[in-house]
Amino acid sequence: MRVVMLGPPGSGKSTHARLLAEHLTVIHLSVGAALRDEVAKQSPLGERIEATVAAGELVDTADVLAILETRLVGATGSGGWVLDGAPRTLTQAEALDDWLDDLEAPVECVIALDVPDSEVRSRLLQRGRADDKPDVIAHRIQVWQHDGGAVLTWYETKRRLVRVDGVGDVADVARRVIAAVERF
Ligand SMILES: Nc1ncnc2c1ncn2[C@@H]1O[C@H](COP(=O)(O)OP(=O)(O)O)[C@@H](O)[C@H]1O
Repeated sequence: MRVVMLGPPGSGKSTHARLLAEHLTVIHLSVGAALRDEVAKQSPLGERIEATVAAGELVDTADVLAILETRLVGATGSGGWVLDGAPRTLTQAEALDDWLDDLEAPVECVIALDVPDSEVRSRLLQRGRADDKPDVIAHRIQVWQHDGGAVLTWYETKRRLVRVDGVGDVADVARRVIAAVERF
């Protein structure tokens, strides 16, 4: 099974991608975590993207695809994946789909977690990651509002999108996500 988890920052994408991957016994791939690992390692890519990630700006699509390449190919060969953090723009969605079509491993299902802005803002402030500062949070939400809609429409048109209410206990939302994937 190959699933993409979408939603605004703070909607619980990584948490629910991890839980869904455990349920499906497939690999969880988090683009944000992979980018932060590169920054922590101070790799050439990490050094290049550090300021971008800290400011809540989008990293170049080429860098995102480069970071995903070996991971996605490996996970596809081992039975599937749940991906969170990408695609974030229509350009990324088109590039990712082209690339997965070449691997004959297209995205099968896309979960969009619906969480209102006021709720994601307060969750991120509580989480307190390095990029969870009020101005950076506001910017990340704006970036999602600007680019996220086109990604949702892209998958809606392809009839792969399922919307899930992301408000509530983690266990309740996880059950909704699993039910949505199983119904799909
Ligand atoms: N697909 C992507 N394209 C470009 N930049 C990305 C992508 N995924 C993550 N990033 C970078 O990593 C940061 C953190 O992403 P993530 O861990 O998914 O958290 P959140 O969804 O809360 O913003 C983003 O603000 C951005 O700088």
